[in-house]
Amino acid sequence: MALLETGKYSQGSVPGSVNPDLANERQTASFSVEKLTAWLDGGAERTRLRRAVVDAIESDPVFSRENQYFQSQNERYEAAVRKAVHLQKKMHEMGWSEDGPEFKYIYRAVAGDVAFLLHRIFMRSISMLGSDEQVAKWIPLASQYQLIGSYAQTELGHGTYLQGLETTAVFDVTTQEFILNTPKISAMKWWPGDMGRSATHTVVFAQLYIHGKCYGIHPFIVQIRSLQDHSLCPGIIAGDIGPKMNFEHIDNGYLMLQSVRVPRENMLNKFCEVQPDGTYVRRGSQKINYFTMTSVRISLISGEAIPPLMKACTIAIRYSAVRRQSKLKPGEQEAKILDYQTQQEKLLPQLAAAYAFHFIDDYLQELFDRGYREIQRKNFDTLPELHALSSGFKALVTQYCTSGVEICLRACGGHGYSLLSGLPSLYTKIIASCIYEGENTVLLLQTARFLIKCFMAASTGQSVPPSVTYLAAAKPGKCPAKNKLDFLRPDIYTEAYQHAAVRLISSTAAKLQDLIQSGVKKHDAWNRCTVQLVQAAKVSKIYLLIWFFSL
Ligand SMILES: CCCCCCC/C=C/C(=O)SCCNC(=O)CCNC(=O)[C@H](O)C(C)(C)COP(=O)(O)OP(=O)(O)OC[C@H]1O[C@@H](n2cnc3c(N)ncnc32)[C@H](O)[C@@H]1OP(=O)(O)O
Ligand SMILES: Cc1cc2nc3c(=O)[nH]c(=O)nc-3n(C[C@H](O)[C@H](O)[C@H](O)COP(=O)(O)OP(=O)(O)OC[C@H]3O[C@@H](n4cnc5c(N)ncnc54)[C@H](O)[C@@H]3O)c2cc1C
Repeated sequence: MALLETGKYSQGSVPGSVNPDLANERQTASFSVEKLTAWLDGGAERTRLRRAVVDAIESDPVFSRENQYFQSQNERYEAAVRKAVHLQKKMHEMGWSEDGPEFKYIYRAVAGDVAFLLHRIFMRSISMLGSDEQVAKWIPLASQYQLIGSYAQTELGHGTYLQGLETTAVFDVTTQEFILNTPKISAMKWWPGDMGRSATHTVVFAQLYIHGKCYGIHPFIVQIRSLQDHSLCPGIIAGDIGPKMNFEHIDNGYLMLQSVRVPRENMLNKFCEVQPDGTYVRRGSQKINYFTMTSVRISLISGEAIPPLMKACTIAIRYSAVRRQSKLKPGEQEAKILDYQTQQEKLLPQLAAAYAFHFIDDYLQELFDRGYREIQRKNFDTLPELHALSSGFKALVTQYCTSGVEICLRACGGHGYSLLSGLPSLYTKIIASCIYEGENTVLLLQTARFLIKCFMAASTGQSVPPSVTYLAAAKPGKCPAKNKLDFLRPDIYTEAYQHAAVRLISSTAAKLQDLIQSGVKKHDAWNRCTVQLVQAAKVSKIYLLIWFFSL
């Protein structure tokens, strides 16, 4: 299969020769491949940069993936550590930067192979939730890999319901410290990446207690391993959670804390602070401590969801151009499976989706950056909309891309099921993105919660955030299409999807109201509408996707 990907093999020919079927498909393209490539990259210069980065990485023997499918979990992890260390050296040699345009290409080229993925989220938590002093202290150490970070939020007993997290952090006013504890087995941190063997520090999310009063979930920097000999610090129990469906190269781990003391300065305090006398001060939204998740939900769309769909489409469509099977026309040679209508119906919608997601990604990142700048100015007005958009699109894109990779795998028959096709590992990796950083159903319900609120506001003439103004403008009336060909017109199909979104949201809001007015308790009414709410959230994001793509 790997040979097939390069187009150097066709059935019946000698492996390594140029594949005539693939060459033929390429020659008959109705558009300029170079022009489309430059357009997708954002210009010819970006194409040149991307190709230079990918060539530099793929020609480097340290990043070779040749034996990866024959390695044990331990060998995968150790190889990933070597690659992560080598990448730092290479970035320095090549003058590459994590803030430069090249990093997106570096990340996509190595993300599936290098260790310390969560180290970046550890740094992001500090950059977003830490004070200037905390950023000045911790970020240089982390940037130089003088410490390895992790992000410890999920517990054995709670992943979704953050208010239910049980790890505690009690402020000791006499020693100016927080005492962190894992009060019971269900409070054990479970899943954090890089925790099993690598991390020396972690951001622990714990319930803050001051003078016996609980102030909710807050982030604390905790050292868990020695910087001298990497042994576990006193009061720390940590290890690897064992085999998983993928991510063998990442040491997802567990963590228990037994009366671990950290200085008062270790609570990330850009927006929330405990003063020396125990006074609690909050500057901004109660949910700002969830902001790292909002940020990661946006970035994982382009880093973890879209690239696997792009790769799966490339493998499956190339394979379909060279795989001949069965006779389409009696008396002729076996047909390319790409010529079967059913094969096109499977693969071409996935390719179209990859294009659509590629373009919405920049829009989402721009929205996030704009909202983050406002939050840095202590204006939290955009936070609810950012949460709803990041939740909805993370769920929609990861869910669709996961389904799309699975369709591409199945479209390649038995060879698609071989690890050596590259498709199974794309699938087993991307499916995790439907779970981590917020399981998709839960996130879609968060989006739905925002949509219902905005719909009710719009219905009473109140202003609504920019991404939902269509709720105030459109009235669910007659669909604009006169015949099925109309649906090929961007203005018509965009209006049709807006129509669908408004109808679903308004009918769900009406069902909710009817249930409550009939005497059903609010939480029961909500639960009895959640299937419809999830649908409404999905369609609202599909509408925005189509609206943006048709611009
Ligand atoms: C670069 C990628 C590399 C890939 C590696 C993958 C690494 C993976 C890491 C992880 O998985 S880290 C752990 C991720 N965990 C989660 O995402 C947890 C999911 N759960 C939640 O986010 C929340 O618990 C919830 C589901 C949103 C529910 O919140 P809660 O239990 O507090 O109840 P609600 O009443 O629903 O919400 C209250 C209120 O708060 C608002 N809100 C919730 N989350 C946010 C947020 N992130 N930002 C802003 N606001 C938020 C919510 O809208 C409600 O507001 P109101 O409607 O009451 O105004
Ligand atoms: C590969 C991978 C890497 C991860 N890395 C990290 C990490 O680095 N750090 C970290 O802290 N965590 C990490 N996680 C944990 C991840 O964030 C959690 O698994 C996720 O938040 C889901 O929580 P849970 O597993 O407890 O599932 P639960 O919350 O128990 O959910 C199970 C099911 O119940 C449903 N459900 C739950 N609540 C509701 C509700 N209110 N309404 C409707 N349905 C509901 C969900 O939809 C889901 O189908 C990782 C997970 C994976 C798979």
